[in-house]
Amino acid sequence: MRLIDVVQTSSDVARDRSRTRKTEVLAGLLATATDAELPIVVAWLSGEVPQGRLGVGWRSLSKLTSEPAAEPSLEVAEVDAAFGELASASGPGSTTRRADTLTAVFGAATEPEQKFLIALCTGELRQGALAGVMTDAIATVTGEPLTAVRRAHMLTGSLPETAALARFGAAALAGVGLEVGRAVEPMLATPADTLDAALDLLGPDLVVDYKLDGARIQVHRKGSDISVYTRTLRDVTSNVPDLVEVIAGLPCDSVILDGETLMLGDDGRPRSFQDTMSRFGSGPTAAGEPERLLKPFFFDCLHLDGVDLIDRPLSERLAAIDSIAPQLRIPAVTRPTAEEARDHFDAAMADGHEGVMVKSLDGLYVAGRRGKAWQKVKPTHTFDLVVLGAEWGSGRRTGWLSNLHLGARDPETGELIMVGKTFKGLTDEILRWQTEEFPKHATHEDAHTVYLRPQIVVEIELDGAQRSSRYPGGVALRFARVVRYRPDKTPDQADSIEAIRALLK
Ligand SMILES: Nc1ncnc2c1ncn2[C@@H]1O[C@H](COP(=O)(O)OP(=O)(O)OP(=O)(O)O)[C@@H](O)[C@H]1O
Repeated sequence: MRLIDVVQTSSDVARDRSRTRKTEVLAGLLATATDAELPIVVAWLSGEVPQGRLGVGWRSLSKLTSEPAAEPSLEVAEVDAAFGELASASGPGSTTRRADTLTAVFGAATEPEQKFLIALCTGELRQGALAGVMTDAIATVTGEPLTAVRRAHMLTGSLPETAALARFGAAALAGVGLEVGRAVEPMLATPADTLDAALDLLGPDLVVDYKLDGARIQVHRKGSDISVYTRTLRDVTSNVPDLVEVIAGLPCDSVILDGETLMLGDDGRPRSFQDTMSRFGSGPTAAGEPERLLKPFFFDCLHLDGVDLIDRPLSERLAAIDSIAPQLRIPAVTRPTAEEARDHFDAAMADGHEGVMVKSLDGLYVAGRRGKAWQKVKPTHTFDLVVLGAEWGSGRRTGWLSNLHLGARDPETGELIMVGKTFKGLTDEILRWQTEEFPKHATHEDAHTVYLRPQIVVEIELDGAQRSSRYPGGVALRFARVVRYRPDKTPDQADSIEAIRALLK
């Protein structure tokens, strides 16, 4: 397969607004890929390279001065081999070797091919939004059922691997199991309007957990091998030795636990979400900073000592936690009366948490999709939206990037539709951060506004929505204010325009 065919498909998919058309276009290309090309092409079209990191940034790319080739000639396999060299080059002379490899590939690329390769190398092509369309396309082109393809994707966390398995057929897809050490897409919840509504929907065999205001963690342990992943499946093990130590002390041989982690202040109340997230980025706590220690709380167990539990009911999965770490269970009440559930909710709020999660004890662990078995109950409704741009402030905010342009996800196409603006809720610290961070994500700017690639998710509180002829989705936010940034979320996990439209009713 030629690189130009991938480039053409990538731009067709980006341009087409219909999900069906996008799927057809992708499937059309995948059908012509050989077994070896398939995972590579799936990776590229999802904005990833199979090698993981190439260590090629804007700096090295901007030094390339090669004239584009007039005619396309590059083959997919050839470019993949060059990426392999870039990823593995190390030691003396590697800088020159890397530069030579880059120059050779870019020199042979036409202008659209060069643009595509730059976007791929810098991560600009990465768009989680495409994952749904890509699983559809893999199912279409291999003739395997969509549910089997999705399950394999959830368990492998990898679209290229899923594609390769699907090509081998049903047995290969079904043969994928949990693997301790390989992160699984986390299970998600559906928002409930009220606690009573959630209890009515799931009762009486349910558990009510605190919804802790921390960050999601998935912990894997096999013997003394321990890994800790975030909500987006980033491996942060080396930054959290405090968590690793707790896991190492558990009386078991192998386990996968799902939970939440946070820092607690002296008063036992949670410190801010930003504080917790900063630990994932900033590395191990220095000794003598006990207030920056992360505490884990677990609410699910996917595997224990050789037994996979994802297809077992929650009651059994909780029993598994209790058998090895009852002291680390998230505060919970099992089969409560309505009054006990209400008391638990009030206690969660009084302790400084977000609300509660109401879960069916019969529910299986269904990852990656928002299911009915987990209902989240919070006193205020918030939405996760994507920052599409920001306007330069005036008056006291002159020189700061302030008023945010907010987008909601179109579930059909994965694209983002602008639904409103806000400059409320922005502290000086956030303004400073925005002004420093946003230009790194900019696509272009005019006199008033810096426009961004859709990469940054922000949690917004609203009073409601109203019909609007000014905004492209026909709906606009009312009294939106910023709660916080959500570095643990990717744009494909943002709320949909349907969720905003539902507020009109
Ligand atoms: N007891 C709990 N059970 C499950 N998830 C919990 C619990 N306590 C806190 N959480 C957090 O809540 C999230 C589940 O809610 P949801 O599926 O709506 O994800 P979310 O969109 O990240 O939610 P939110 O924005 O409300 O944190 C989990 O990802 C986890 O980080």
